[in-house]
Amino acid sequence: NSKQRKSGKLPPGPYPFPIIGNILELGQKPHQSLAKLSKTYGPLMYLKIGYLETVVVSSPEIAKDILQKYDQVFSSRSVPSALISVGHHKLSMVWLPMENQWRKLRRICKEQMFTLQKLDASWDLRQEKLQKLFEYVSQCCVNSQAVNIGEAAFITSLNLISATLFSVDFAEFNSDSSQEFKDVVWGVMECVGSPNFADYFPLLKYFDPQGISCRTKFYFEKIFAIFDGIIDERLQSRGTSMKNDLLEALLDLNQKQEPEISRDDIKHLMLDLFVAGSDTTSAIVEWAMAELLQNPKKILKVRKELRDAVGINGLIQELDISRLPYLQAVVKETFRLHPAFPFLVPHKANADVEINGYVVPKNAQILVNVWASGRDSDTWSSPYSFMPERFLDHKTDLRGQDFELIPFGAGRRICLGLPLAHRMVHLMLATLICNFEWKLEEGSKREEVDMSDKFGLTLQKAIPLKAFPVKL
Ligand code: HEM
Repeated sequence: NSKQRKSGKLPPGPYPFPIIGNILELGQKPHQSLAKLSKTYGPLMYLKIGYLETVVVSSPEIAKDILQKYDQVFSSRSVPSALISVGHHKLSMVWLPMENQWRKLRRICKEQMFTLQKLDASWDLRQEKLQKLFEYVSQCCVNSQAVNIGEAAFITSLNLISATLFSVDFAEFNSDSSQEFKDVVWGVMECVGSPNFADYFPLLKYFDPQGISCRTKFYFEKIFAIFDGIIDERLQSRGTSMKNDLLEALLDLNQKQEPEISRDDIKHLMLDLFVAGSDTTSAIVEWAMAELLQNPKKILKVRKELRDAVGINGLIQELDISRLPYLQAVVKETFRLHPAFPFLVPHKANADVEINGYVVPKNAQILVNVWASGRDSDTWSSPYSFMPERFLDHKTDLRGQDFELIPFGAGRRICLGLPLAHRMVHLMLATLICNFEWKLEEGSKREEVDMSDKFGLTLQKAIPLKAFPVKL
């Protein structure tokens, strides 16, 4: 069904219905439906979702063209209308086009938070949060209580990020008072992740038929009120004590005679970091544990490696990660099968570009289906099996160099939080595995762990994983 345009032939794709285009083809799990369609139409596919021109990429070779060879053209974003309605696209590093403001925010954030030195310097803040996770799981052992792994990992992720950002804990295990912040972050994620008709039919954005823009406004106001409170408090206490966190560094830049960053920039940046960093990290931890609970030999292998490296009851340090090849392989294998963002964060074409003999049209949204390439039998042997061993021999890297495995994206828009995420995922898994054995609920067989997923802003387990820890 390739159509001809003035600038060339569009990539092949299913025939679009008038007005609705191919919207019906997407279903509840677009990553899976589009992976299936790409078997028919190829790794570069064109669809119309309502009026939104969409190009789906499902092979490492074409992903490399999009994210590396032509990344200048494809590094803008297709912004959800809910975020436009609250003006987030004008200030947010995640959604700004690749222009000066985006460069500035990315540079500041990288320099102030994600360099090796900065991350090493803030390690003690994170260590404390891992200790809390350890204590919570130990308490569940004593009470013979099941742990909701995704929930525990989400609380820990929120706290790891809030510690690095503001030296504050936002969420507590077993506490209702911390529910509000969690709910607000979930609320924002739900608004951004829900399919919104206003994105596909431009006229509808004036009517907000699903109320998504209205809910987004509500959650943005709530979260910004929380951030305002934290910023005001910090401004007051700055004279007497200095903190070693991102907020302190950003306020230094804000208080200069010619401020490098505004208070609004700071609030939108904080929001981006929470939304981009919390749910993604906890989802991977939950998927990894779900895979390992079905593979007792593999979880034993991880535990042995950990205990050989850090000793019984030793708390793992960030520097230990490089000495844990099997744990690293488990994390890579989890990213291959369960990428947190199955389409990355949608990119957008700034101009017509010819790829593989087809034209990718200007303004099309680009979905790089990393979920599909992770399960492609042309690239991976036994693609549906969880086999961390495959990563022990060849050194596939997660950092955007090896296009068959790019859960963090690649090129200029690669995940800015990758160095922190990498540490967080390994450390949380190590904390859960090193000192605890895990049992499923009475009567559940390990091969019956439900592995179905739920599409949203991130790819979550449809049924949360609950398991009983036993202290070793
Ligand atoms: C397992 C955890 C994570 C995964 C899988 C992940 C994945 C991604 C992906 C796929 C992108 C989009 C790349 C693209 O557009 O091609 C992204 C962007 C981003 N991520 Fe992450 N991320 C994770 C954790 C984090 C953390 C912990 C932070 C910070 C606290 C973070 C901050 C960001 C930011 C700021 C961007 C936007 C970059 C830009 O548009 O310039 N991420 N992430």
